Amino acid sequence: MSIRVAIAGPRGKMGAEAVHTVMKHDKMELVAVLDYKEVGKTLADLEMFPASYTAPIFTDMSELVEATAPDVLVDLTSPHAVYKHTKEALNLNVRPVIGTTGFTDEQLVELSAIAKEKELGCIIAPNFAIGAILMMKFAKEAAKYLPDVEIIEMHHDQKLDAPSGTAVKTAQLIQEVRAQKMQGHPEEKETLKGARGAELDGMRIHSVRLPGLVAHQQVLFGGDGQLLTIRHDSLNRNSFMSGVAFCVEEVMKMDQLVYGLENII
Ligand SMILES: NC(=O)c1ccc[n+]([C@@H]2O[C@H](COP(=O)([O-])OP(=O)(O)OC[C@H]3O[C@@H](n4cnc5c(N)ncnc54)[C@H](O)[C@@H]3O)[C@@H](O)[C@H]2O)c1
Ligand SMILES: O=C(O)C1=N[C@H](C(=O)O)CCC1
Repeated sequence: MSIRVAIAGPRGKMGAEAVHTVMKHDKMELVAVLDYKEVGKTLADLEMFPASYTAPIFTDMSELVEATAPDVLVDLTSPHAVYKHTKEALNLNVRPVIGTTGFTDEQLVELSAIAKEKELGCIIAPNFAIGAILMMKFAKEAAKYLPDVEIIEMHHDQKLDAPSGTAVKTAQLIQEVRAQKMQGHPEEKETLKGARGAELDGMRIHSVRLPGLVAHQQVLFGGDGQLLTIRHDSLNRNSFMSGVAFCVEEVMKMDQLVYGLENII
C-alpha cells in the first residue's frame, strides 16, 4: 500500500523538489499540499507543475487532514511556521518529517513529549543529505582528539535562519563528547561586534550568506602544528531528496520523535 504524503511549502525551492520526488516514488502518493495561499486550486493550476500533478492545495491543516487523510506531513516551509505545523500534524495523528530549520530547544522538548504520548513517529532532520550526516559524525569523532573547533557554514542569501540547523546540530554532537572549553585567548576582545561569530558551548560558528551558494559547511579542528578540515557541499537540492524519501518510509515504522538523521541511518 502507498504511503499517503502531504507536503507543506510546495512552491518553495525544497518543497517543489520534494513534490517531484514523491510524485515519482512508486511507494508514495501525494494526496495534498499545504500553502498559505491558492486554496481551492490544485498543483496543476500553478504554472510550475505539470497537468498530471492533481494534489489539492489547502491553507488549513485540519481541513487538509479531514479531506485527504495523509499518513505523513513533509514540512519545508519557514522557521516562522514549522513549529505550528509540526504540533498540528502530531495532534491530528499525522507523522511529521520536518526539514525546516529554526526550532528552539524548548520546542523540540515539547514536540518530543507529544510524539511520545501519541506514540507517533516524527523526524526532525536539520540536514537530509547523507554527506552532511557523515560530516557531522566524522566531526564528532575528530573532536574527541582535537577539541579546538570552529564551524563555518555557508548558504545562499535567501536563507532566513542563522546559524544553520546543520551547524547547530554539529556543535551539539561535538558537545556530547568534548569537555566544555572556551576557545581563543582569555583576554580576546572583539573590536567589531560579531567578529568571532556565534558561540555554542565555547565553539564558534560563522555564517556566510552569498548568492551562488547552496549549502556548505567546514568544521575546522586545530592542534599542535596541524589543522584538520572536514567539509561537505550540497551543490543542488536533489542532494537532499533521497534523505526525504528515506524519512517518509522510516517515520511510518517509528513511535517517537527523532532529531537528526544520524540517529536512524
Ligand atoms: N533539512 C534539510 O536538508 C534542508 C535542506 C534545505 C533547506 N532546508 C530548510 O527548509 C526550509 C525551506 O527552504 P527553501 O530553501 O525551500 O525555502 P523557500 O523560501 O524557497 O521555500 C519556503 C516555502 O514555504 C512557503 N511557506 C512559508 N510559510 C508558509 C506557511 N505558513 N504555510 C505554508 N507554506 C509556507 C513559502 O511560500 C515558500 O514557498 C528552510 O527552513 C531551510 O532551512 C532544509
Ligand atoms: O538552504 C537551506 O536553508 C538549508 N538549510 C538547512 C540548515 O539550516 O542546516 C540544511 C541545508 C540547506
